[in-house]
Amino acid sequence: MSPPALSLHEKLNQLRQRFINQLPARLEKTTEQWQLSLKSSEAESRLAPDLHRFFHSLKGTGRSLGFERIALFAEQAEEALTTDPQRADIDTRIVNLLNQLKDELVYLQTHQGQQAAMAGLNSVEFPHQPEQKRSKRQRLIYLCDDEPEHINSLMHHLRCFGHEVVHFATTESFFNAVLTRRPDAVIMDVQFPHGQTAGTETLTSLNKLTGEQLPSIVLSGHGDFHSRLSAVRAGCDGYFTKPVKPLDLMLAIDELTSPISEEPLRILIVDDESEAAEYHALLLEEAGMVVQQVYHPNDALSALERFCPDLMLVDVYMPVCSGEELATIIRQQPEHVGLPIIYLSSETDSQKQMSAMTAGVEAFITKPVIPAELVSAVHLRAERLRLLRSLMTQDSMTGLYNHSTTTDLINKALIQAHRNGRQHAMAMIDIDHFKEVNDTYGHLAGDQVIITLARLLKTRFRLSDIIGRYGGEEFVVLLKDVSTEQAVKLMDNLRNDFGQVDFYAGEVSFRCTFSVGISDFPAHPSTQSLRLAADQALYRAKRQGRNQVTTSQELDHDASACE
Ligand SMILES: Nc1nc2c(ncn2[C@@H]2O[C@H](COP(=O)(O)OP(=O)(O)OP(=O)(O)O)[C@@H](O)[C@H]2O)c(=O)[nH]1
Repeated sequence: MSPPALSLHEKLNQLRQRFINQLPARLEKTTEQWQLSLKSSEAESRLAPDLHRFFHSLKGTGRSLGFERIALFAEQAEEALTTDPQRADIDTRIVNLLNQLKDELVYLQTHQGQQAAMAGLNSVEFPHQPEQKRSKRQRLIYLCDDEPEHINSLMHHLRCFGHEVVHFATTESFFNAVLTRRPDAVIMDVQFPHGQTAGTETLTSLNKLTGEQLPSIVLSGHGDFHSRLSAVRAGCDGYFTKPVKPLDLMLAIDELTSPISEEPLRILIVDDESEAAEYHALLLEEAGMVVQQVYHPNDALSALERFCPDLMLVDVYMPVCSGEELATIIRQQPEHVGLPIIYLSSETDSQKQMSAMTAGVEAFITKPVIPAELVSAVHLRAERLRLLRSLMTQDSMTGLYNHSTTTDLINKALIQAHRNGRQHAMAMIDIDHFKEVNDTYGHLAGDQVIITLARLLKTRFRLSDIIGRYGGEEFVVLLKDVSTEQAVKLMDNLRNDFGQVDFYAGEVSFRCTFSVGISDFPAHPSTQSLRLAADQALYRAKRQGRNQVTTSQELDHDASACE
């Protein structure tokens, strides 16, 4: 059994303990360094950057972790070294401060000292953890309705889009199900099971019982004021009059249950002081972000490549190179020009802050940070980058990757697949007789077909698969770690389901089909050759009558049979 997850306070306490445990050794080393510098005749050696940096980061991390007296002594030592290192009494001042730091450590080991330090930490307000974001695209939908024809059509469409649907015929079974497994949304007939507003009354009692509002959509045979009012009073999110167009209902369900952002924000922290990095990581992780820490500036570039962050937090004072130099190196690389960088430092001098900002960083946050402010500064800037990135990489109509991004992502995926000996399949999908759809039902109806297929692709395939709109009514999917046979099965199921979706142009309904060509990696080892082979297979599917899936393996097989 895995141990229970620690709370933020417990994790912070562990971190504080580690900080205190390793401090005696660091103080000892610093004392030795200072003794050595006393023996040296050169004044500059007393300004050794290591010594200065030690007191500087001790000040910042000490304050962040709630050790105010440690931060105070470190601050005084830093000041003494910075402002007047030539003073006659500098030696005794530094030795005194080092001794005071050691005494403070001894005090912190006592019960009284620990309680005093805890009081400092408890007074800090931490941001609340946001509601858990959904990682899956599949939703659990409860359907309470008793018109058999209506139920079948709705269940079919909901399942087509990859949702799990459970139908209920009685209030008791519905109540029990909600209490044991909470759904993502409820579709409720207003008269379920009997009575003019029985359905909305059921929802009201359930919400009272659980103390939480269930996302819900009400279906009604009529749009009379009384039943609409009962739905509003029950806190329902939507109201549809029958007959409901399943696609409209699908859109409402999507809107009701979609997460704002599917992927948590990714933040890279570069800080040579591991406790400081870990403290800031804890705060951001608590707010739902994914954080990676790097303790050496020279590892930052490779971490950028591997981790692809949405924002970078950089400590200003580091050995080897400063935060400012690191930001300049990163900005010189075209692929990272837009990456938001925030400096973190104990520097309070605004003049110095301004000069550090010249490398085009977004903001300067002073340690000790106010947790809620750090989270909101990071969140705001990282989300903005996400939005800009999505405008550049996504097709505006469908939200799928556009042509160039799809090609880039497939190129990268194939490089990895080569390295790891993995097997992928590419599917090229093209809607059949689409010109005719536009000509018969109008361009808007055609757009509806394209958007629906895009949503279907998104809900039916994994987040790790690459799904793009190659242009017009043509789509591509790179299905990772599947064989041709598996890809054919998946695509055939999708093709069957799509063929049963009812589209509407005004009151006229129609259906559409698509054809698919599949090629396989590593038999076709590059994006170009995969694409060509999938295209040829698609062409054959069209020639053979459309509404079918064909593979490049069939083509190869036929070609060798002809030889
Ligand atoms: N509504 C709509 N139509 C589009 C869009 N992009 C491309 N099209 C249309 O899609 C149609 C594609 O037609 P064709 O390439 O001739 O193929 P098809 O009619 O689908 O026939 P087959 O592929 O042979 O089954 C053209 O009429 C384009 O104008 C779009 O974003 N929205």
